[in-house]
Amino acid sequence: MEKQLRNLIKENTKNEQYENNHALYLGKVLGFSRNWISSHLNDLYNNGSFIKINSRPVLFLDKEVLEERYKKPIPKNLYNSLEDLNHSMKNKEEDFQTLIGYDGSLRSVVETCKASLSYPPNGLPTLLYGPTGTGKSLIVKKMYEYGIHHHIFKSDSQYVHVNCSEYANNPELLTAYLFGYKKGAFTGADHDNPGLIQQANGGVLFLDEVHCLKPECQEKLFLFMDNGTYRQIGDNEHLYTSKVFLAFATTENPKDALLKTLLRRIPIQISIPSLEQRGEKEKSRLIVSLLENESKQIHKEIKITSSCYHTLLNTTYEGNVGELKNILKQTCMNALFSSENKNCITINNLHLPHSLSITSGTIMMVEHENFTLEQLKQKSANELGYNIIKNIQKWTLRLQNNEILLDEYFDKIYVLVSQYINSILFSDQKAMYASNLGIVEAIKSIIEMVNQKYRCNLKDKEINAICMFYLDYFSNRSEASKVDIEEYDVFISLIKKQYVKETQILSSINDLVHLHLNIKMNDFFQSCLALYLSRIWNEVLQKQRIGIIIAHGYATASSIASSVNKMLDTYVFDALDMPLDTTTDRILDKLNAFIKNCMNIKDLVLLVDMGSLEDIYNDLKPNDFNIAIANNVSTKFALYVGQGMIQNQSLKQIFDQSIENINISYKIAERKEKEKIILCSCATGLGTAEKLKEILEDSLPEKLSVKVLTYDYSTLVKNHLGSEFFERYEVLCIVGTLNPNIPGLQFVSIEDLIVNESFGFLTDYFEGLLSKEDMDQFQKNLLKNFSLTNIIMNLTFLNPNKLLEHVADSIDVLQTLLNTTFTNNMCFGLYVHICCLIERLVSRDGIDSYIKTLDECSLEFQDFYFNLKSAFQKVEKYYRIQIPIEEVEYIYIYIQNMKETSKNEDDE
Ligand SMILES: Nc1ncnc2c1ncn2[C@@H]1O[C@H](COP(=O)(O)OP(=O)(O)OP(=O)(O)O)[C@@H](O)[C@H]1O
Repeated sequence: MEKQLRNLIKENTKNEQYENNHALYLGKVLGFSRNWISSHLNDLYNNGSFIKINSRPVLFLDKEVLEERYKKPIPKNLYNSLEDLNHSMKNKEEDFQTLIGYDGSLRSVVETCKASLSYPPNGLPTLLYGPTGTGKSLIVKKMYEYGIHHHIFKSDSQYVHVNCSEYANNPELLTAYLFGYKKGAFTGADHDNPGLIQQANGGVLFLDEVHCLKPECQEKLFLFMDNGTYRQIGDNEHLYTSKVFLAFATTENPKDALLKTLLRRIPIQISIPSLEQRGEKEKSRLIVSLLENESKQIHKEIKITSSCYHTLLNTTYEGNVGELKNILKQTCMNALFSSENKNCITINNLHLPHSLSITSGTIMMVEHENFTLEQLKQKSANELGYNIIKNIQKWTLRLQNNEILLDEYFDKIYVLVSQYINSILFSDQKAMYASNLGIVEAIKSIIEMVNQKYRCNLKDKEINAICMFYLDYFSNRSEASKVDIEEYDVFISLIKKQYVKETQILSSINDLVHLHLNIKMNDFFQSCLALYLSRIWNEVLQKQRIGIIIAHGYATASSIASSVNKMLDTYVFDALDMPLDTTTDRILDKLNAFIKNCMNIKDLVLLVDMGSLEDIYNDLKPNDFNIAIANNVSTKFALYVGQGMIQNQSLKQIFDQSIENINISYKIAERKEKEKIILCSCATGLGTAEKLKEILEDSLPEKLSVKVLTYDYSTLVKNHLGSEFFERYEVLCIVGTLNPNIPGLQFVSIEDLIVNESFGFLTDYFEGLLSKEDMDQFQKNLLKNFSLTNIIMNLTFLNPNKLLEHVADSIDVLQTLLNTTFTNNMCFGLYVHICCLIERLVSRDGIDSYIKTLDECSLEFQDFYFNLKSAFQKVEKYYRIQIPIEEVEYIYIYIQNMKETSKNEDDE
């Protein structure tokens, strides 16, 4: 019962039989009780489905139907009368609707104007710029009317239009008129004048030709724009306030014509397109609409010859709409003057002003015909769109009567649709694009996205077509956008059945466009477009080959696919990743869903990694295409397959070649053990190092596979281990006379070996490798070979006994001077070190960069230095050497360290 009630209300609302929608009548028609009807009507009103008109009797209207009719939401659910509803819906609508192009090239202009007006608290200052006669003043007037109807301005507020060019020679006067003045403020000011800014309080102040406003006046104006206050001329005491919506217009480029400071304060700057930029359709609509106005003025019907119409259409009007309007007025006047018909005038080329040249094209090509304005309207509004609507109905009827076959039916409609699309593509695309750039970009990116997702291979032309289709639909210009869909349900369902993929893809585009731009194309439009695209796609998709990589792991398949696509610079493979916990059934579902979304598949190439996946193809749903499946996918294999796919090789060829190319080879690179060595490197030169090497070799047990090698000390200091030599060996430690300080490498000084008999770490190292006997023998060898005299004898070329005697004496003196006693260990260490040092200095080998001065050193060290120098006076003299500061410092630090160590040992 409720459904019947709803349907009846809907039907009556559609047919504008509002007066039937009251409880008594509805009850009678449906045979239900009036009370039941009343209560249900009120329920449906309360839940927002119906609009209630509180007239007598109370009426109920279907909200959805009304919104469809007015093409906008109905703001309230309750109205006092039908007039009230009509008034509230119409007035607001009509403000801008009288602007020709309000739903086309001026659409975004109108939207911006509305938004700028509504911006709280007083709207935003708005500048319109564009060539003369493009309708700037008209638009501002419409803004004011819109403001009144939408209660942005009070109903008694004023629209004040000031043409600044009229005051170009008297800027002071304009300033005075704008801001007002006091009596006597200047010659001629014989009364107080509140000024135009005050007059426009609560309404609109429109400064036309604002580029004629002198800079002083612009400055005064922006002070008012900043604070809302100003002073009248001749009154420095009071500050006046006024709340006005400021509109500006100029034919100049605003950047050149206005002060930057003023321009900065006008946030909304709107460019108004010239008549030529608006395209032919809009020009034609303007001609018709302006002629309609003339017809009302002269109270006569107006007809126009086809040739005259085409001349008007093909003329370029420098003065834009304004000029066209004047020309039409003049033409009508001429026709009226020469017409004898009481009720109708027919305008022809002879009535045109002389300034208009009749183009040869219009004379030759167009058949002579008189159009009524109504005919012209249909012609200009959307000739082809109109054709589609009429013809689809005609062809559908013929199809239903079996007069034509389905293929023929689609062919016929395709021709109409493609003509229509070509007309929108090639006619006024520029103007439509220019004024709807944001929407165009958004629609394009949505199409691109869907294009990629479904691999439709849409080319620019197709993308443009869809885009323009939307714009045409969205701008409401097309007759096709106004059709009653239900009348076309046969056509729509036939297309849906025949062109499943196209409809599906267009639905995806439609959903996204609706989501992001709130434009929803109706099913009729979508079906026309689906038919159009089906023909183009057939060409593009003839050889569609789909490659899919399926592999276990979270991103294995995707990463192979993306590497291969990148390498081939073409989108060849899609990927289905299969986390380890995914079942084969799940993957199969995914694969089937994917395939369903692809169009016109010829070959499906599946590369899988292993196992049960290989059998997948048995369960693939649509099997009207070839399937090739290969296992053990790898990047290299996928690359070969992808290459073959691009080169359009046959499936067999692709796989034969890829398998041949993929032949697996292997190589085992075994890890090489580095040979272990002990490195001898002496600051005293390679000779010393060689001697040291011999002593060490003599000490090491034969069984051990540790080599002793020598290395140049200065190279070691300079390059550390950075040479090929060290790539071959693992250095266990460096043994020498002076620490080369190689990070991470153990250094064992000779004195350490003698004094501490410290081959500790070496013996530790060899522990597991040697038997106990061998180990004992090794220790003994060390003791024997690393005795002081043996070492000194082996290390220096100087007479060891003499050298030792000299050094021992000097160290004794040093102890006395320092008033201290060195332990035996310290003494041995010093003997070895200083003997080697002396040899180094004598042979001028080793460290050669002595640069320190004594002033840089601590007083304590300076003290030590003098003591050491005095203790070694004899030695220096005997061997004719000078012990440099750095060497003294080394000895100093050595002694300090040794003292520290022995102190710690004592403490322990
Ligand atoms: N889109 C339009 N629809 C209907 N009439 C229009 C339209 N644009 C302009 N006109 C008409 O054209 C004439 C010129 O328009 P208008 O004076 O508003 O242009 P303008 O840009 O302000 O010119 P100017 O810069 O020379 O002042 C007016 O009579 C106006 O009604």
